[in-house]
Parts: sequence; C-alpha cells; structure tokens
Amino acid sequence: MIHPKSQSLASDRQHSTQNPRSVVVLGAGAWGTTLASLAAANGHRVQVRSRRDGAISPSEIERADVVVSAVSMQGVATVVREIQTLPLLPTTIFVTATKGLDPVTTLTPAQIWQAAFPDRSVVVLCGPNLAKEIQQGLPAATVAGSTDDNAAVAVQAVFSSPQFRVYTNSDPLGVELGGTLKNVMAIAAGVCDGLQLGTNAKAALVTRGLTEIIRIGNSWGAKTETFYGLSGLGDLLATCNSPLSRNYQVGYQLAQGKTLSAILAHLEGTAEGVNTTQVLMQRARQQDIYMPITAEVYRLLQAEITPKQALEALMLRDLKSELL
Ligand SMILES: NC(=O)C1=CN([C@@H]2O[C@H](COP(=O)(O)OP(=O)(O)OC[C@H]3O[C@@H](n4cnc5c(N)ncnc54)[C@H](O)[C@@H]3O)[C@@H](O)[C@H]2O)C=CC1
Ligand SMILES: O=C(CO)COP(=O)(O)O
Repeated sequence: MIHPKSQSLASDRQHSTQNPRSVVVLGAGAWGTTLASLAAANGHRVQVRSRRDGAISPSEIERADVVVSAVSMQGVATVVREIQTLPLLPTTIFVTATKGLDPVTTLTPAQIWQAAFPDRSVVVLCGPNLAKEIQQGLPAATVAGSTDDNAAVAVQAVFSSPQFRVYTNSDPLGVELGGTLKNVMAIAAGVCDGLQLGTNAKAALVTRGLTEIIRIGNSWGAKTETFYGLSGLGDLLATCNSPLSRNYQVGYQLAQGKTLSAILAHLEGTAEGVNTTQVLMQRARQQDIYMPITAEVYRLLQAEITPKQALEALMLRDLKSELL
C-alpha cells in the first residue's frame, strides 16, 4: 500500500524542519505532550487535543498530515469514533502510541484504528520511552512500525532528532505487542525489587518474561525477532528497571503491602499493565497458552495471593527445559 502523501513525507526524512507538517496529537497526558514537543521541536505545526478541550472541530483535523493517538487504552474507542465523524485528508497517516489491549475484543489499538480506517496507513510508535526522561532531553530510541513502509518512514522523519532516534519496522503487531505486554512484566519486576529478591532473580524474571511474551506474541502473528528489538526487549529493560515506570510502581508498592486500589488512587498517570494482565490471561486461557508469570501477576492483582506466594508459586513449578 503506497500513499502519495507518505511518499512525499518520506523524501523529507532528514530535513523535517524544512517541510513543516500539520500534526494533531490526541491525548494531553505525559506521553501525548512529550510527542507533541518532539514534533514541534522539528518545526512541525502541532496541536494537542485533550479530553477537557471538548469535541474536536472539523477545521482542526481536516488539514492534518499526521494524527497521533496518545490516549490511554480506555479512551481509544471513544477517540476513534469521534475522528470517524470528521473530514480528513485522504492521505492522513494515523500514529498510535497507546500500549494497551481492548478488554472485550483483545484487539490492539492499531487493530482498532485500522478496522475503523481500512484504507489508511496506521503506524505504531513504541519503544523504551519513559516520558520524563525524554522531557529532560535525555537520548532515547523508538520504533515506527507499519505494513506501509512509506508511512513508517514519514513518521520517522516527523519525530527523529539528535536526541530521539526512530527506527522503522514492518511488523507493527510485534512492535505494539512488545510495548504492551512488557507492562505485565514491569509489574512483576516491581514486585521483585520491592521484595528485594536481588539481581539474579530480576534477570531470571525478565528473561523468562520475554519468553512468555514471545510465546503468546507468536500465536497472535507477531515475529520473534521484533520482540528482541527496542519495542520488546528494549522496553522490557527500561520499564523493569526504572522507578519512573508506573507499572513498575504498581508492583513495587504491592510488595510493600499496599492494596491495588490505594496504589492506583495515588499513581501519577495510567498503569496500562493492570488491564493488560486481565486481557492477556483471558487470551492465554482461551488459546491454552502457558503464561506462568502473567498468571501470578493476575492472581496478585486480584488479591488472591500475596507477593511472596506469587514468588513461591513460580519457583515451585514442575522442572522443565528452558526451551519449552
Ligand atoms: N508515559 C510514558 O512514558 C509513556 C506512555 N505510553 C503509553 O501512552 C498512553 C498514554 O500514556 P500517558 O500519557 O502516560 O497517560 P496519562 O494518564 O498521562 O494520559 C492519558 C491521556 O488519555 C486521555 N484519555 C483517557 N481516556 C480518554 C477518553 N475516554 N477520551 C479521550 N481521552 C482520554 C487523558 O485525558 C489523558 O490525556 C498509555 O497507553 C501509555 O502506556 C507510551 C510510551 C511512554
Ligand atoms: O511504556 C513506557 C516506557 O516505554 C512507560 O511505562 P509506564 O507506563 O509503566 O510508566
């Protein structure tokens, strides 16, 4: 699928400031405002829309070259429905940066956008991108994943800078699932650190967590090698090791004995992993896929077990080959 507009954007790859584009960012949370700053710093015309601004006006969206969705998962369906009623350029590219799964259908945000706009290019933007670090100007890298290479290259040009290196990838599902499923493991990693289980335990958890992500990701249709990239292993390492991660914070505070509702009441922003764990368990059960870490995170979030019981349950399973 080649879109004329994305082709012209693609030719601007290294010169984005000389060809300002119109970018609308939906969602004014930590990530939406950070992405807006990155695009604006490259000289693009950027508008950020928050839920509080009310309905999006047709004049705002009708000239958008790129529409970036950075709302949390619970807002995706609403935002998609709203945009469907508005006039768009035939060449507008959608970028989705949400890391979540639909609780009813288990669809990813990109699948929801693509189903609503079957003739348009959808690009997934995912990577180890803790917003607070990027806001401080610290260097980071990410992935623009799409089946439309030209659209991915166009999005690469919009966001790339000396501080923010954007790679492309033609496996958008793998890119998106890597960024989404690691949130479950980030909760587990927070528990691991909260219980002070040490570096060996953390390394085992993250490594076996990646195995689990690949197992279910493959069954979804994503490629193994994508999970070894920035949006998979990269984001897993970032969020499993940083107290800046909200998902890590959920796990860490559970290990301190706090209840989930008390943690979420004081958490700054969204911890998508709480909902993602439920959806992932639903899918794993339906498809009979072995997800032991996810299962223990699920039971912990349901308050069925304590963090220590979750650890015991994982350690006392039947012995098996690493490659199974
Ligand atoms: N904060 C970060 O470092 C990163 C976050 N992400 C992902 O980006 C998404 C947003 O994250 P944050 O900005 O951190 O979350 P946040 O909690 O700071 O902001 C969420 C945004 O979604 C909007 N929203 C929620 N429900 C809505 C609805 N029904 N209609 C319209 N808008 C709605 C909120 O108004 C808010 O602007 C999440 O899926 C997150 O996993 C991805 C990469 C980095
Ligand atoms: O996805 C993120 C970094 O890549 C942000 O992680 P949290 O949502 O856990 O804060």
